[in-house]
Amino acid sequence: MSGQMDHANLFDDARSRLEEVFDAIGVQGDARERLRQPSLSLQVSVPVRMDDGSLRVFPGWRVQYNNILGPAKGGIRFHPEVSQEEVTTLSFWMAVKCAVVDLPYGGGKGGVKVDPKQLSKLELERLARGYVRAIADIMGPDRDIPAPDVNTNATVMGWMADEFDHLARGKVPAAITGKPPALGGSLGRVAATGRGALHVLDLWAARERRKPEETTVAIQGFGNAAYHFARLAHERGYRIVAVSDSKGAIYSREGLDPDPIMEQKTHNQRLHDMVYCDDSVCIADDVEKLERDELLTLEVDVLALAALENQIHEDNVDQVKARAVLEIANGPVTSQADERLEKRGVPVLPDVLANTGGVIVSYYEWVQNRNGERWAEENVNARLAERLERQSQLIFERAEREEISYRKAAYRQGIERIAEAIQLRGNCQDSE
Ligand SMILES: NC(=O)C1=CN([C@@H]2O[C@H](COP(=O)(O)OP(=O)(O)OC[C@H]3O[C@@H](n4cnc5c(N)ncnc54)[C@H](O)[C@@H]3O)[C@@H](O)[C@H]2O)C=CC1
Ligand SMILES: O=C(O)CCC(=O)C(=O)O
Repeated sequence: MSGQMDHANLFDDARSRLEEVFDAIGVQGDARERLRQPSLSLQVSVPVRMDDGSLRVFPGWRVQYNNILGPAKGGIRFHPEVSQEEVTTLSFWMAVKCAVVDLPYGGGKGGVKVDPKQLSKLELERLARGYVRAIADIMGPDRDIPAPDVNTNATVMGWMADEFDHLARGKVPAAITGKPPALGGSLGRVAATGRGALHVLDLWAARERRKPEETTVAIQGFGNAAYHFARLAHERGYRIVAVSDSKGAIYSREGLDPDPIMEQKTHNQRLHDMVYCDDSVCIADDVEKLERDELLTLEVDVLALAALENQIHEDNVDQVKARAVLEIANGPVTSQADERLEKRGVPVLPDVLANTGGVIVSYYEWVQNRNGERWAEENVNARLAERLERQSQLIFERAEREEISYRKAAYRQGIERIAEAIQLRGNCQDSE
């Protein structure tokens, strides 16, 4: 296998990381078998009445990787390239990451194969509601709790939560997280993935005695996770020298201001078509346009990957000149590229730790909903910081002690927790 993988190889590639962990921490027998496969995989067809009266049917999936530590948890992706293989892989990563940061959840993920940019707002709402009707039998606060992912957001979660309430004939806010605060969403959830990634970067930088103001960062992607990371990192003093979207990238030696970029993005402006600096707006006064993937090869201190999986692969890994990689997206570096970076001594702060801010605050939303509470945003952010600090330090120390990469240390930490729970449930269980 070489170069950028299609989804056909994605799950095998993701799972290949498991075998090393099984051997290293001595996972045997039942636990090993159970962790190799998802526990439930549902394929659905979602019929949607379009505004012109025609009917379109969109394929979708919801996969539960395991429910060993708790109910399945993970986002829903709307994307034209979504496949069952991709959703399965993403659910596997959810299972690992929830265990890595000690959340009482298994892994879940959902997807609908659709280009949401081609739908009107009402068509999108009908699709969101139709998807919930299709998967409602396997959802619920103790079974499977969806949340936002690529091309879905709080508005979409609000429609989904409303649909689930209708089906349940009552209010079940803990069945979906990432909702708008007015519908029981947690304050701080929208920015949580970016905020969490910044905490992990900060904790690592402090260990390396690296100051934010001496650190340049290039960010692939400019969606929810990337923007909040960029905004908070800029506030903290990091120099954001480049960002990209699916059509192109921009670069500034001086550093970009993320807010005027986002303001123009919300008006559907592509990075290449924006106003960079005039009397009313200034992103930076030395902006250069780059080809989209040139960003991946810039000489920067940190390359933050916040778009999709498989972005750094066998064919481009040798052109990566960054001194460290921060995985905000799920699975942006293939396992072969990862090995090459490890050999070259380029540290990778792995997805299963670096992007857990989102699911951690989703967990806080679920706890608030179950207890009928509303926490102040500072409280949510403080708890997020505290959990990430504790779990990150365990991983950094383990990596140092066992002389392994941060990814291997994180996987060992997560899989150990799941394997212990499997063992403690006894030998005669035939279901989860
Ligand atoms: N939203 C969340 O809470 C969480 C998201 N993630 C992961 O973070 C990643 C991004 O998710 P979101 O920000 O939510 O999605 P989003 O839909 O808000 O943004 C995705 C961004 O990626 C850009 N993009 C797509 N292909 C690209 C390419 N080849 N080069 C450069 N940019 C490209 C798009 O233009 C868009 O700006 C995904 O891997 C997602 O699974 C992980 C944890 C939680
Ligand atoms: O907030 C959540 O439950 C899950 C977010 C997600 O999909 C992810 O971490 O990849």
